[in-house]
Amino acid sequence: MSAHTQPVIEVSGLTKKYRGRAALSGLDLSLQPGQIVGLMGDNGSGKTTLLKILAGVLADWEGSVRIAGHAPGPESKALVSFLPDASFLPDRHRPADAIAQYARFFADFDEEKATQMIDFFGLPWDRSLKEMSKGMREKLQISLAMSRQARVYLLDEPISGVDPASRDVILKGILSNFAEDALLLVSTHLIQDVEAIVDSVVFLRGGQVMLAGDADALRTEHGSSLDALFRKVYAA
Ligand SMILES: Nc1ncnc2c1ncn2[C@@H]1O[C@H](COP(=O)(O)OP(=O)(O)OP(=O)(O)O)[C@@H](O)[C@H]1O
Repeated sequence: MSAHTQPVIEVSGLTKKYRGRAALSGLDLSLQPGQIVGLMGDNGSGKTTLLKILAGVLADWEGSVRIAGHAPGPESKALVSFLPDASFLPDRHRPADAIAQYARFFADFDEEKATQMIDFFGLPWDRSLKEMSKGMREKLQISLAMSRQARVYLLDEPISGVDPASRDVILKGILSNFAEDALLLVSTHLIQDVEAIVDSVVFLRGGQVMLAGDADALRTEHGSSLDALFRKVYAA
C-alpha cells in the first residue's frame, strides 16, 4: 500500500443519537483502499449504525463523513455496495428476478459475475427467496452485493446465518470477487471466522473506536490472535 494513497473513507467527530441516546459518540476513522477491514464490536457498539451512515441510508447525524471525497448522498451511493443485515429483496423473487432488479438499480452491476457466484454457491435457480433457507438468502445477497464494481463494499454480518463449512465458501466467494483497489468493510462478531482474510481491524465500543490497526501488527504487538485480543479488550 502506498503511503500517498488517499483514504477512501474519512470520518471525524461522527455522532449519531437515537431519541437523545448516542449510538456513535464523536467517532474518528480513516480507511485506505485496497484492503479488507473487519469491523468488530460487542452488541450495541454501533457497527450497524456506522455502516448505515457510510451507506447513505441513515440521516440526522453530526460530524464529517467522506466516501472518496463525497458526503453521503447519490454520488457516494453510486460507489458503495451495501449489504444490510436484514433481507431487502422481495420474498417472491427468484435469483434471476433479483439479478434483474440489481441490474436496473445499479449501473456498475455485473450480471454475469452474479450468475457465476450464484452457481459457485450452488443456489437453486427455481426457488424464490421465501422458499430458501436463511443461509441461502445470505449467499444470494452476497452474490448480488459483490457483483457491483464498487469502490467500497459494506457487509453487515454477512455470515451470521450460515453453517461453519458455508462460511468458508462464502469468504472464498467474497475474496475471489474483490477488486484489489477496493475497500471491503465487514462487520461481525465471529472474529475467528474472518481472522484469516482481514488486513486490518476496527474495534468499536460504546460508539467509539477503541482499537484499530493492521491485523499482523496487532497480532505481533499483543502476541495473540485477533480473536484472543478481542476477548481480552472486551472483557476489560
Ligand atoms: N432504530 C433505532 N432506534 C433506537 N435506537 C437504536 C436504533 N438502532 C440502533 N439503536 C441503538 O444504537 C446502539 C447501536 O446499535 P447498532 O445496531 O449500531 O449496534 P451493533 O454494534 O450493530 O450491534 P449488534 O452487534 O448487536 O448488531 C444500540 O444502543 C441500539 O440500541
